[in-house]
Amino acid sequence: MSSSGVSWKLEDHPKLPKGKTVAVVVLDGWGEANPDKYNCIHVAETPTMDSLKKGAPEKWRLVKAHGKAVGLPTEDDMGNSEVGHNALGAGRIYAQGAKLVDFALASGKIYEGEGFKYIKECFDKGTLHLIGLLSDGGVHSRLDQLQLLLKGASENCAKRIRVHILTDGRDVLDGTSVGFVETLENDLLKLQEKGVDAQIASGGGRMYVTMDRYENDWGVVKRGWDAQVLGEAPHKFRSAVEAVKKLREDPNVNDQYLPPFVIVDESGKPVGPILDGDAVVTFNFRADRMVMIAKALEYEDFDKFDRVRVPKIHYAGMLQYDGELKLPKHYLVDPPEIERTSGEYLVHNGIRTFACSETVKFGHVTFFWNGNRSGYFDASMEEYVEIPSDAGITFNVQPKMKALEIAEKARDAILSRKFDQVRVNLPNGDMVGHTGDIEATVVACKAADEAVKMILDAIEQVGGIYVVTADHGNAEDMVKRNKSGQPALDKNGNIQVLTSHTLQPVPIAIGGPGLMHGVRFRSDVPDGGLANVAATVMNLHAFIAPSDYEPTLIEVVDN
Ligand SMILES: O=C(O)[C@@H](CO)OP(=O)(O)O
Ligand SMILES: [Mn+2]
Ligand SMILES: [Mn+2]
Repeated sequence: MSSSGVSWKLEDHPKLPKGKTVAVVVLDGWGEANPDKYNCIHVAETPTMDSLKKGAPEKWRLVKAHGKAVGLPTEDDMGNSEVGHNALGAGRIYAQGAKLVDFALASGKIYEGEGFKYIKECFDKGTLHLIGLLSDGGVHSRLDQLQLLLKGASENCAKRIRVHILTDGRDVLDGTSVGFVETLENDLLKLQEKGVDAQIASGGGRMYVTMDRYENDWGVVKRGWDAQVLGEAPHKFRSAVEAVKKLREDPNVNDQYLPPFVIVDESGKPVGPILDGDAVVTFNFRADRMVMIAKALEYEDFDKFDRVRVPKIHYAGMLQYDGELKLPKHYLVDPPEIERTSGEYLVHNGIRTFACSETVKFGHVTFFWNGNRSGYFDASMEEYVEIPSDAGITFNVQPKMKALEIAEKARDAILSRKFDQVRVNLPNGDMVGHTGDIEATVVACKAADEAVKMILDAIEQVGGIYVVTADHGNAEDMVKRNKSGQPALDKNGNIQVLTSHTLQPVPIAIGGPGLMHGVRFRSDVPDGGLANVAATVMNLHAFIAPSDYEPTLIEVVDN
């Protein structure tokens, strides 16, 4: 037992040998779907992934990556990187933010918690500001949760409420922002009828305003700060519906990239800057794209951009977004307590780990993998390398992204023999898939496949083992479909491009010269999901996973 009371020592696997280098490759947004022209993985040349598939069923299979298998409320919830990497790294299924917030709202417990009491202290004299993603995507936030929170806050005596919206188009179809804003305005109108002064105060597209992640581009957060806090933006409108409709008329603008706007009153004054004495809640439950704004709202010492004016506020996150940084200090709902992750166990058992991706996915293979925890478990055993992503572009312009650079770093780490586990995330299928640019996504998938090849070649050279898998679907289906699986046409008879993730399962493949003869996928875990991968990887490092981990996907047969 260690001082934390956890017994970190893993039992040795009775059959598998120690000392093999294991490459763990996560293809972001790479699901398995029917081969048709909207399946960019099928259309792309992907000889490496195709050859791995030939190993089915013993060396290649599918695993679940959406819904309950990754701790989401329902089977209609698509997978995403946070829940996917959490499951991959933690080896167990945790009720995730979406579900925890649902519980807290349904039971009313959210209003009894410390976080809500803290913001409530401002309701008498100040304004309650709600900042977050406005859609029913369920990846970062959900409209129905915002609606319940608005109702609950007003019942708890919030007299003045301002909502700062971020339009989506990434977890939901592009163009749906208009409908979501109409719905919200309608709700706010009803609150106004009850005597609550409630309005939308500002807005902007999620990828251009506020929701950057992993410090890729602070300019994004600054644009949000200017609109939300200072009440300053290049575009001013009297209503948010008008704002979104008008700004979308520019052919270069979509929901994800809507420019920032503020709502002004008849005299041209912004209706809802954030002022001293106000309360602020960021209502997204998902962490990665809230950490930067949380820092801007909470940190006294802050030098990422000039905040100009720093209001004295009571700020709470929907959840605490970073357990290690305790950020933010106040939050409405306790986050899932993801402990004893595979990364922490393996480090305690002498496994030297290298992890790498480019900025936009760097936290996925580190922060999410380690249970929403930043930093190293043991800096002497781990090395995390971040390759700077291109900033300020949409990735259909550079669909190869940094796949090659990531693969080169992984290759060098493998060949150096300084690491037992070399883990990467290859972002292409996902990041380019989200742009809805089908041609570019095909290029992206090819680039990811080439990166996989480079890593497998290095594993070949050192006699190692590889595990290649993905965190959820995206690039394998780029069109909205009707119930029978055919492309759903809009009223003009056009297909609707799907920018979001999917409900598809993802592949997992094992192999390499170090994989002992007789190791194969078991046939008795047909419903296996991403959470079963951690025990599998522990086995490949010649350990048995803790008994509360989801079962391993592999067995060793004597032949
Ligand atoms: O970009 C993101 O924030 C999400 C989609 O909302 O994608 P991923 O889960 O793959 O990071
Ligand atoms: Mn992902
Ligand atoms: Mn994604």
